[in-house]
Amino acid sequence: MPVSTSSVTGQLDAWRALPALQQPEWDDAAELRTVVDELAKQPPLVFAGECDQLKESLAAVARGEAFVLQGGDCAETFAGSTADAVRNKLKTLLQMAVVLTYAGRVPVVKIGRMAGQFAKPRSKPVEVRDGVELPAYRGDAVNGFEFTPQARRTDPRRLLQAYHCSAVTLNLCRAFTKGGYADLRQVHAWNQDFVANSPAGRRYERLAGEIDRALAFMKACGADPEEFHGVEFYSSHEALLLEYERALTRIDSRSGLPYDVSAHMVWIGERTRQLDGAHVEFLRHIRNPIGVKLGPTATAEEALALMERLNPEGEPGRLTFITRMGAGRIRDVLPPLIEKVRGSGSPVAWICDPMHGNTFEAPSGHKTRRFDDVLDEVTGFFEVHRALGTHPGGIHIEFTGDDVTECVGGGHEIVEDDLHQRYETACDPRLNRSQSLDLAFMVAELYREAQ
Ligand SMILES: O=C[C@H](O)[C@H](O)COP(=O)(O)O
Ligand SMILES: C=C(OP(=O)(O)O)C(=O)O
Repeated sequence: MPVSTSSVTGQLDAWRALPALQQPEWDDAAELRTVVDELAKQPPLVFAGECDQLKESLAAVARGEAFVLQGGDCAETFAGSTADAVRNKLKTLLQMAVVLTYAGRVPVVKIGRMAGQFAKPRSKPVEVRDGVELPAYRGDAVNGFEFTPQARRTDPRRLLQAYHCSAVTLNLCRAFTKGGYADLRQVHAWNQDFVANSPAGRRYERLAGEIDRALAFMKACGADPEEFHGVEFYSSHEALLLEYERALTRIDSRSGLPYDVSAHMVWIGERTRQLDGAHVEFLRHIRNPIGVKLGPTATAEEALALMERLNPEGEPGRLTFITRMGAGRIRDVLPPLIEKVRGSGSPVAWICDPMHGNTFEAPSGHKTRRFDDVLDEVTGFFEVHRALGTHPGGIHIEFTGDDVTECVGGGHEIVEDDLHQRYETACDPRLNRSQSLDLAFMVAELYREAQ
């Protein structure tokens, strides 16, 4: 029976009656209403059909027939929504994807933490520096990074700017991935460059050489499929600010169903995944593919309850669990979750976020992560899946295409004393370009071992 418009609207607004954690206290409620009304009139950033296409690809991941590479900044910034920054990120993502595709022998689903990752949940609502206390920075969609009372004021008009920066970024991504920049041979040439010209890359000469020979063979055969010249790219972000996500939810004219058109995929964070909370309630009514972060305290019962709530019909590709246990915990904590979830028979894709469980503060005060911990968590993720006979479905990372110094270690070693040199993140530390490529080659080797 078709669902009436008023009952869909009622469902989409039901979250308003529930506790919504991590929402900014907007200074100006009237202004917020004006902005939300304006957002509701804006064109969609993505189309429902594209979300369905991603859902199909994620269904393949859950079946063990594809692998996800999801990544981008911890916190995108308005100032960082430039052609250069977006291109560098995409370039790195594409380079990683080629290596993973070759090693895994399965399609790699490419999803950016891009074009919408402008809001951050925080551990504390305030930040104190030299005895001065100000509201915490919650992402450019909410307030400014600068440590001044003016910048830290919550400003609803920033939601509109987040929408426009998302549109600009997504437009660049669409152009770069369809307009020749993503040509497979070109991307491979960048990888050859990394292997030949960086000490970190030299260890991967063999794998790069194999890819080179595979491409030469295809060329000699005259094979030049369309897929070599462009890639499918999808956007994603944490659906944190419910007013923003609600304002960008539209009814798909084909099916009459609601889609959050702010991104192809949205996820619920570790801090907002309460079963009876507003985020779960809102996301259960939109038809996009959705993710849920699961940290080290998540229980198998919670995972099952989330599945029941968010995907009661067991729709393939609808639900992805993004685990972020920490390198020291993953081997103990993940197996019971996977076993119970598998036992339920409902399809789920498993992705490993090896960043968020491995953050620590360096003596200099910089938040950082060790490359070795990141790699160890991914290794543990593969080990657990191999032992259980399930599919390690992908990785979710915070990275940038620039040569920042935010995480320590990697082939081109960064030590704690280097962190101050280019520490540019607006929130958590990201892998730089070389560390990201390093990780891709290492994960490729893990993938091969797992097969
Ligand atoms: O990206 C994740 C969170 O927003 C981040 O880890 C919170 O950081 P905080 O502990 O500094 O608030
Ligand atoms: C906040 C994030 O992660 P988590 O919810 O896993 O802490 C994030 O991915 O930006």
